[in-house]
Amino acid sequence: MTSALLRAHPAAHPVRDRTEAQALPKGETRAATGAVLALEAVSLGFGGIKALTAVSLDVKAGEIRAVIGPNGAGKSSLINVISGLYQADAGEIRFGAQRFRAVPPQRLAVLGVARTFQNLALFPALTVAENILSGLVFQRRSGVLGHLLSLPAARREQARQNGQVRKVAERLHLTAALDRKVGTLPYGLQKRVELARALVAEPRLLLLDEPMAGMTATEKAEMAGFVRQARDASGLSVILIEHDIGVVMGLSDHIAVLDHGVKIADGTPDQVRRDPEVIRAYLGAEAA
Ligand SMILES: Nc1ncnc2c1ncn2[C@@H]1O[C@H](COP(=O)(O)OP(=O)(O)OP(=O)(O)O)[C@@H](O)[C@H]1O
Repeated sequence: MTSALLRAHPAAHPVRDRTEAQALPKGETRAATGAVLALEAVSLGFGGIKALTAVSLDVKAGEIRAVIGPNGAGKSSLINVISGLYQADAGEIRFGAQRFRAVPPQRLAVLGVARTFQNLALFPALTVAENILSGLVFQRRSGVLGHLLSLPAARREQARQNGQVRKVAERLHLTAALDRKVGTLPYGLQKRVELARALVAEPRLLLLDEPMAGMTATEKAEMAGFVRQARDASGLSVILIEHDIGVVMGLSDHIAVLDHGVKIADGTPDQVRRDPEVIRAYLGAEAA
């Protein structure tokens, strides 16, 4: 990644982490800027390890925001704090006007947040359709009994949800695979099923933890296209963690850079790749 950064822009124009809150008129809060998500000085430690140190970050509606950084920089920790898997030691996470220190994971769907995982988290023995449908489980109103007895309300709900599954499968070119068991699919297609499961509930914020890891160049380009298309179609916001710098530069509106748990830069792709501290962070990582 370093060489890609250096090749692109050897000149240096720093983009320091001036938190946008400082630029706001007096008395105005981040929530008032219309940010879908705002992190305020979030810190997280594991024993002596500081995974995140006072990280602030805004994600606006319709924005694709990448978080990059060398191995161990704190990227997954950040997503895990946002999605409630980890609890911040300090700071605040806001979804619109709702504030949390510890995000309740069971409320994520209600907050309009969906995620994919660094390592696939699908049900390999279930079909593609069933896996995608599992992304709607939190929207289910009819009880198990209603479904077992095939009551009219449960049947209507089932039909509506099947329609949602077919719609997202079509958008992600998965229609032909709907009845196949996920475990029998090539890896790149499984990653796409995971994206479909995250999108089926039409989230406002999508957290993508290395969605293109292990993919071929063609699969990455397709995946990037699907993410962009989803954003364009519904105006959802995306936080993207991805190691492929070419993908990140091409897909993101803004990029935050973490190094040893500290946000060292934040700006457009052009600004970030010219930042000397970013280049230093990657050179240091490579030299280590
Ligand atoms: N559950 C945990 N227990 C202990 N330490 C952890 C845990 N999760 C993360 N860490 C530590 O926190 C730091 C940040 O890790 P994290 O996985 O967030 O980095 P990352 O940027 O996602 O790395 P990578 O690119 O390698 O996935 C690392 O030092 C890591 O070892």
